[in-house]
Amino acid sequence: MLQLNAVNFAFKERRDDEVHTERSRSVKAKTLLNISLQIEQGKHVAIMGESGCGKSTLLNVIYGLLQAQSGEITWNDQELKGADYHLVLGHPMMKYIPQEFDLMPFTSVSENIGEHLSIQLDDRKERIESLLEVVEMTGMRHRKVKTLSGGQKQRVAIAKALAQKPELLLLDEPFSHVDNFRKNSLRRRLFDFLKSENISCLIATHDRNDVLSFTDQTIVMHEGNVVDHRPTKILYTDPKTKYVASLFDDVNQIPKEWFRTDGDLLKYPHELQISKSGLSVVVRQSYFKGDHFLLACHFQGETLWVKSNSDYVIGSQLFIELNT
Ligand SMILES: Nc1ncnc2c1ncn2[C@@H]1O[C@H](COP(=O)(O)OP(=O)(O)OP(=O)(O)O)[C@@H](O)[C@H]1O
Repeated sequence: MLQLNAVNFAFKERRDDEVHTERSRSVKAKTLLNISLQIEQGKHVAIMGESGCGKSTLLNVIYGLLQAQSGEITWNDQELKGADYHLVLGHPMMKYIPQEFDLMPFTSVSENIGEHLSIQLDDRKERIESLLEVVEMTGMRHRKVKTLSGGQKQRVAIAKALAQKPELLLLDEPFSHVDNFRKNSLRRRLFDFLKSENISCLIATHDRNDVLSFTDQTIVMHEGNVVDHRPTKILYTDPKTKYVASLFDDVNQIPKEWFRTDGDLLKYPHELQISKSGLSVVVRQSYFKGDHFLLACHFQGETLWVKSNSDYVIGSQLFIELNT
């Protein structure tokens, strides 16, 4: 089990390429604020949050690339000391695939995957082959890494990280370079593989498709804080704030008076429907989404996002009710 107790981290220096306001300065002064969390063996946990909220920094601190200023990180009750205590960064039971992955450009895909596997290992070849299958690169095993595309390199980096059977895998936007054509099957193969090997996984992502189908829990970060940490299905279906809901989809903030409900509501577009009665709205825009249309509707100066099976011309008047 991975455990963080009141971990704090602040960058000592600001990045030169950033424009700094008073607010961003004060946030920067404490990039990770009192982070406490637990991840059990074999669980897959997403870290979500707006850009700059501290997702990558948290992964870097857990992996030991950055030294927390205070707090404690343990793995199965053993303390994981940070960057200040290691000559070689990282921990043997953990692998990290950062956004900029680190591969040997002039050697083959197979050699990269097996880089840290002993030549004497009995099942070395089989292990490399099975990982080539996980990342769908069996046909490219002999290709030099420098000749690969960004997405292909990302897949090699994933296979390389898995080669030594880590107990914990840290992933930072792992499919950002992978094309949609392959992304879904790669996700399925990777997370199935991790479950079958009981490997815990912490994945920083902006993509709800990584989160909804493949993670047991989701951590939401905002300005260096963990603001929510619940089972993914519960967090998605019952978001506590607009910020959390917005990480998954467009969201409607509905005052209790509109549908005479007990309290104000947060509803995704599919939780509203076109009806014969209800709120009288005017269609301002219709966006084709493949299997449905997303309507931007106007009601009392607010925009309501509604999922619709049919397209409507701009200016159409409709009635909207809750899809219960
Ligand atoms: N090396 C650094 N030096 C100084 N500040 C940094 C450094 N790296 C990141 N930061 C700042 O720390 C904050 C958190 O950055 P981090 O990369 O963890 O965010 P993130 O949530 O992973 O963002 P994204 O989703 O865009 O990858 C940001 O304000 C960022 O500008």
